[in-house]
Amino acid sequence: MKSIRVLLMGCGGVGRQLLQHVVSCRSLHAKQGLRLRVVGVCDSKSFLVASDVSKMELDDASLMEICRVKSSGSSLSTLNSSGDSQIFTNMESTRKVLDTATLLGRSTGLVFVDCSASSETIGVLTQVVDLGCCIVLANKKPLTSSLEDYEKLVSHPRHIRHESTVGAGLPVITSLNRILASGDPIHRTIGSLSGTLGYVMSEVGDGKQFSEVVKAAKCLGYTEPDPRDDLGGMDVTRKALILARLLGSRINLDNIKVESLYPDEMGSDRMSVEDFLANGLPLLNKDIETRFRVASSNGNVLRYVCMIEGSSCQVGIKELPKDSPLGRLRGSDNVLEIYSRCYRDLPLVIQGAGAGNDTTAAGVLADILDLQDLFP
Ligand SMILES: NC(=O)C1=CN([C@@H]2O[C@H](COP(=O)(O)OP(=O)(O)OC[C@H]3O[C@@H](n4cnc5c(N)ncnc54)[C@H](OP(=O)(O)O)[C@@H]3O)[C@@H](O)[C@H]2O)C=CC1
Ligand SMILES: N[C@@H](CC=O)C(=O)O
Repeated sequence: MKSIRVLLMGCGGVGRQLLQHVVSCRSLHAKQGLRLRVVGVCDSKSFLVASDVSKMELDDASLMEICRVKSSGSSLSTLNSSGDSQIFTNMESTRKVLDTATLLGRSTGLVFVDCSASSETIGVLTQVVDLGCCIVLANKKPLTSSLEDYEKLVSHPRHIRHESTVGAGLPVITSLNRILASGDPIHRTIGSLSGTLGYVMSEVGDGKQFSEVVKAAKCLGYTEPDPRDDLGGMDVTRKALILARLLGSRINLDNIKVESLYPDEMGSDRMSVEDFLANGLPLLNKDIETRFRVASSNGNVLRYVCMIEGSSCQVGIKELPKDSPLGRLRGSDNVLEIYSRCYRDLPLVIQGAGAGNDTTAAGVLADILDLQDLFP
């Protein structure tokens, strides 16, 4: 039986769903001669780790207990160390994470899975790639910080997978990599890559109230932990940057102009998430609904579009015909059209659910399994 050891950073909506998929796929993986061994799990302040990571793993009962504790809103640190596992907090937890990478990276192998929404994981990830570890990311921040960090993270292409950073479980990154690897130059990609904004735009277009639709998107697990990351366009901009860098552009976030659906006065430096949801959002209803009415009176809809062509990368709201491919999008669906030499006039089109914990975690799990040939 091949063992793939996993260390999970982040056990929010996506991370917990991943743990549940790992447990529920046990017999499927066993038939494939595989076992995923989760040796440790981190949240923002703590690290729960198997006592002897080279021989032990967190058992399924512990993984389910982690999910229960985290979905109740508590910290991992409320779990007690036992004979089988230990809990570390704050600085000690980072040290223990790196010790685990050092011990397993070049022996049994270890996959670091980043399901956080934090930039704080970048320091650890850039170190563990040099310790022989693989990385799988749902978190977009590590790939959208400095070019130096980006180059470091992708320096061992066979050791990194990040399908869920763009389009959740959709095969966007895989498709682009396959086209590029075959020497087929990609000239242009255009799409709608925010599940949240897609959902908001189609629901508001159907007459629902903007503020209520945003809250529903949060409950459905489509938004970032702070929905302003979606509404301000920053989440789509990160996806655009990941695609642009993959296609060879050496640009940064500040090279991409972003259009926001909320004003600076409602920024995260001025209002908490709770305050924004309760008091900021409703103030935006009137303006946004007027914008939608104007588009509708022209027979059009509004969509948040991402376009990459050569070295130019743009994101923003566009008024589009209702019956265009982007105009027909419903709910949290994403769509990406890829134009290359082989797909010159009729693009390769990838479409489907582009957000949600289940599909995202499934994408992360598929990425982990895709690394199996690197494990003894
Ligand atoms: N939901 C979706 O549809 C999709 C999400 N993604 C990405 O998946 C990621 C996770 O999203 P989601 O699960 O909704 O986010 P949540 O906010 O639900 O969970 C984030 C988790 O990360 C933990 N965390 C925060 N900082 C750190 C850190 N420094 N080290 C380790 N863990 C940390 C948090 O800990 P604590 O509980 O202590 O706060 C929490 O457990 C995001 O990057 C998102 O962009 C990607 C594609 C689709
Ligand atoms: N918040 C994101 C989740 C996936 O990346 C979105 O709405 O698309």
